[in-house]
Amino acid sequence: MYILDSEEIKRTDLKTIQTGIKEETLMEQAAFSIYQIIKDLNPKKVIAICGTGNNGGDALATIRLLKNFGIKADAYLNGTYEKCSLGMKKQIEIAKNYNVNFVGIESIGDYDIIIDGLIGNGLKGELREDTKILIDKLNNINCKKISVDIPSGICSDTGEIMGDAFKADITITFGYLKIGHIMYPAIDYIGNLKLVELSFFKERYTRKLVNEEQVKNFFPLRKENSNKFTYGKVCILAGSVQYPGASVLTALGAIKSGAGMVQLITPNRTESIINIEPSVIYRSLDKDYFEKEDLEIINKDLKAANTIIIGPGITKNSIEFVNEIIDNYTEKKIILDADALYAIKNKKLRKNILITPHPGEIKKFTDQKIKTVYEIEELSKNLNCNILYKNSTNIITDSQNTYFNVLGGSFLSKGGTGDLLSGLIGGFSAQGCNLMESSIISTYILYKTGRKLQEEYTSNYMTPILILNNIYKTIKELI
Ligand SMILES: NC(=O)C1=CN([C@@H]2O[C@H](COP(=O)(O)OP(=O)(O)OC[C@H]3O[C@@H](n4cnc5c(N)ncnc54)[C@H](OP(=O)(O)O)[C@@H]3O)[C@@H](O)[C@H]2O)[C@@H](O)CC1
Ligand SMILES: [K+]
Repeated sequence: MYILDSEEIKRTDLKTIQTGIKEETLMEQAAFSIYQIIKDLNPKKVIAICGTGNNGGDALATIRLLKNFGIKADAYLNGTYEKCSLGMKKQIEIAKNYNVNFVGIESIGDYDIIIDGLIGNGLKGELREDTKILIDKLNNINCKKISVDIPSGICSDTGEIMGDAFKADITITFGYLKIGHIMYPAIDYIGNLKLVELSFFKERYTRKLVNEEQVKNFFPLRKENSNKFTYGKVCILAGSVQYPGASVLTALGAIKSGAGMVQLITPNRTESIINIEPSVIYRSLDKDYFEKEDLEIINKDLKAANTIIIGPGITKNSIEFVNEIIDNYTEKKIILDADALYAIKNKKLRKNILITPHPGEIKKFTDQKIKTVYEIEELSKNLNCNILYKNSTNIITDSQNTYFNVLGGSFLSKGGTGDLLSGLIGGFSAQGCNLMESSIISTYILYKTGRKLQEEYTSNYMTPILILNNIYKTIKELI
């Protein structure tokens, strides 16, 4: 499923109109879908709060349909006729022919459903003060609230709240989801999100939502006629005296994803991995942290792998070591996680490298303010690598194509989940997936499993091991 931004939706609108489908046809389709959803709520009395743009037009056309089908429905126009868009002006004319009543501001509390048609895709900058006051007033009315397209006050491109926003129970959007629908803080304002189709001209876009269908397409299937070499080798460089557990989780993630061989090399002693999972090839360097000169000792191990994971639990002491790995193993797929990210400051990377920062880790390697999908795509372009940005909504990008994973939740907010994730990614990469595909599959499996477990165990009780022990259930649904 494609995710569009405000410019792309405007282009789609224009393209559709150029094919011969009129703007008012699209508006009528939008309104009819909203009408059907509202009718099923058995409303007594509905009001649309209409702005002067086409978002107001959708809302007003809905009111006219409700009234025409026998439901009490009025409108409030926040502005003057002269200020209205052409589409909205047409709707006002039609509404008059259907005797739609335009009420004053004093009446807006008398309804059991409010339709928010104030501002949609056309929001520009921060809300004006008078609009903020109106939205605050609407939010304080106790009734069911429905937003047309996107709650007024939310930026379609980022999901930011531009001063204040209408708090909807249901948001009905058209044709495609927009970035603002799937990002926090907007998600807290959107309520139940409903996507309805319009006669939009369909095209390809660069941003997509991660869903089961997508993951099935990328998932590496296993052949009966195969051996351990068929599924690749991951070499994991992780852990330190300070963080001995991280490396265990990464190794377990890699092995349980299906990699043919998993080697774990730690500076410290973490022999316990052998008791937990004896199939992991384990090597300790018997020291506190990795150093540059260790490369000579482990060179053969690294050469034998097709994917290297470096970072979980390594601490800042190993920056030089990480740099050497990046510079010397250019033909390997490399996943740079956790403290390995300190090494990439001012570095140009490669297309076969993935970095996996969460918001707090961005400052390990750049002073730039990174928040929006555009900034993350730009970062990916500048660094010349793949990025998995681990926020509440995950963003996975190679700068050309971007995927959003919205399955995350508070069940992930625990130390160790990231270590497990990097192991899964490395494991799928070893099996032949590219780093984008590996990130998409791994985040999907991890989050979907956690989400299902949460219902039984609660988010408090969740641990990376509990999720890991259940990922097979999600994998079974994919193969
Ligand atoms: N795209 C499509 O294919 C289709 C689109 N459709 C619909 O059209 C919608 C887009 O319509 P649009 O472009 O006319 O803009 P829209 O969202 O009504 O916003 C304009 C209003 O916002 C106001 N406003 C803006 N900034 C503000 C601020 N900072 N603070 C305060 N106010 C601010 C602005 O006021 P102004 O600044 O002009 O005074 C004006 O009143 C889209 O969301 C969907 O619902 C459907 O019909 C189906 C097909
Ligand atoms: K709206």
